[in-house]
Parts: sequence; structure tokens; C-alpha cells
Amino acid sequence: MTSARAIRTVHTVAALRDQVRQWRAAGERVALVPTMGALHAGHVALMDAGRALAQRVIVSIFVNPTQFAPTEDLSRYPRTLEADLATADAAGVDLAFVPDAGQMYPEGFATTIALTGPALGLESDFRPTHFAGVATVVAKLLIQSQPDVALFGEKDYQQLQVVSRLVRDLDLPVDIVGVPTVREADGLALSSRNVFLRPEERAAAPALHRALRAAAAAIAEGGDITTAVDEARACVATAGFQLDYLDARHAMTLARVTSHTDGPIRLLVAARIGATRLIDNLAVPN
Ligand SMILES: Nc1ncnc2c1ncn2[C@@H]1O[C@H](COP(=O)(O)OP(=O)(O)OP(=O)(O)O)[C@@H](O)[C@H]1O
Ligand SMILES: CC(C)(CO)[C@@H](O)C(=O)[O-]
Ligand code: BAL
Repeated sequence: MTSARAIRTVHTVAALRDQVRQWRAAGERVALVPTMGALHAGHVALMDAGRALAQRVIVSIFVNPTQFAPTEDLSRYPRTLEADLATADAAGVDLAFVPDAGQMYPEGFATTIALTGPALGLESDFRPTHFAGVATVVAKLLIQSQPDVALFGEKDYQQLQVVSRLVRDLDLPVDIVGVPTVREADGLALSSRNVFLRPEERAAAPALHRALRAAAAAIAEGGDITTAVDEARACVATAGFQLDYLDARHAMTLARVTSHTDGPIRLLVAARIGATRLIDNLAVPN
């Protein structure tokens, strides 16, 4: 026997706003979890964190076309709406906002957010239009739903820094909360794109996390940062990846670091294996 779902699904900004207005009138705090669907345990961790911080949790599910370049995987991005609604419902989410592209980008749409700071380099060297698309859609989602708090995964670490900067710079009245990366037992970061990995690629994939862990440990023990980064790059390549980048950066500004005194350090990597591009990152312990 299947029980009825408690989650409500809306497709329009008007219906979303109406629901949020009612919650606010009742004095309830609202959390937003923005996603592109194909939900997994990483997304559920964001929903759980939202539940702990607010009485009401909204998940948005929208595969945002403007953050994909024409050459990227927009058309094959996994779309599993029915399963996603069941997952969100089981996680205690109150509302799923599932707009279509016409709702988010009506005829004549002509506005994009321009970024510098943490958006420069790393992902932007390989996906130059990506963060403008992310920042614009995230700003829209925050303005549409006006949550008290919005949850983002550390898995997309540069995105988290870009969104945190965006909210400060545009005075958006919302707390941005980062949630630690959820991993498979072998260390691979959960990601919607992991479904594309062929068995031999899946077997090789934990090398990303292993390489970051080894480099983080070496740097934490006082080892030379450039040497540790070079060794990690070599490990990733040996495992069969083509490296886009692997670098040591300041944990908040994402400026390049070369010395232990340059601030809290984060290691970030993006690499391709077969037809799949994976990203990961790790803090260097102080
Ligand atoms: N393993 C994870 N742990 C914690 N948060 C995660 C994890 N994977 C994704 N998230 C977060 O979930 C939110 C929605 O991400 P998204 O829908 O793009 O899923 P994804 O698994 O990151 O997919 P993709 O394969 O596109 O990177 C983002 O804030 C992202 O950082
Ligand atoms: C934040 C986001 C939902 C914007 O489309 C997306 O970039 C993602 O899923 O990380
Ligand atoms: N999680 C980031 C979404 C993207 O790669 O477009």
C-alpha cells in the first residue's frame, strides 16, 4: 500500500510566493534547497540541514539551461522528477518548486549577473559562462521564494563561495549555509553525474578524493604546497583522468596560495574520465 504524499508541488512563481506568504504570516521560518533534480543522499543532507534551521523546507528542481554551455551535457542531464518528489517527501520537504524554462526565463529575458572575485578561474577557466548562469538563477530563486536560509553543498565549493559573495554584495536578506560533502564509502563524492560512469571509470573515480587527502595531509604536516599539488595532479592522471585543474586556494576568496601563511587552504579539483566530468574539494586541516 502506498501512502499519500505530504509534499506539495507548484510550477509558478505566483503559487510559490502565495505559499511562502502564508508560512511567514504564521511566523514560520523557511529554508530553500536549490537543485537540478536527480536527487541523492547529498541533496537529502541539504534538506535535513534545512529542516534543522526552519519549520518549512522548499526544494527547487530546475535544470537551468543558462549554466550549461552549448557543448555541455544539458540534454543528457538526468531527469527523474517522480523519484525526486518521493525522495523530497520522505525527507520531510514541504514544497517542491518545479518551474519550466518559460517560467524562469520569460520571452524577452535580458538580465545576467556579472561576477568577479571567487568566480574567477578554476571552473570559469573551463566553463566561462557557467557562474553567470548559476548566479542569475540563484538570485531569481532567492528573490522568488524569500527564504530565511538557503542550503548549498560544499561539493560545489566554488559555487558556494560565489553564492555567498553574491548574497553579501546584493544585500539579499538570506543566510547561506554550506553543507559538508556526502561521499560513497570509498570516498567518491555523490553527484548526479556519477550515473554516467562506466564500471571501470567508477572503480577509478575515488582516486580524486584519495589524491586530495594525501595532498591535504602533506600540506597540514608542513610540506611544500606546490610539491603536494604536483603529486596530487600526477596521481589523478595515473588513475586515468584528464585533469582540468587541481589547485590550492584560499578557502573563501579562492585566490591562489603558495605559502602556509596565506590563509585557510582548500584544495579543488576537476577532471574528466571517459565522457564524465567530476569535481571535488577538501579543506587542509589547520
Ligand atoms: N555529495 C554531495 N554532498 C553535499 N551536497 C551535494 C552533493 N552533491 C550535490 N550537492 C549539492 O546539492 C545542490 C544541488 O546540486 P545538483 O542538483 O547540481 O546535484 P549534483 O549531484 O551536484 O549534480 P552534478 O552532477 O550536476 O554536479 C548543490 O548545492 C550541490 O552542491
Ligand atoms: C545551484 C543550482 C541549483 C543552480 O542551478 C545548481 O548549480 C546546482 O544544482 O548546484
Ligand atoms: N552542481 C553544479 C551544476 C552544474 O554542474 O551545472
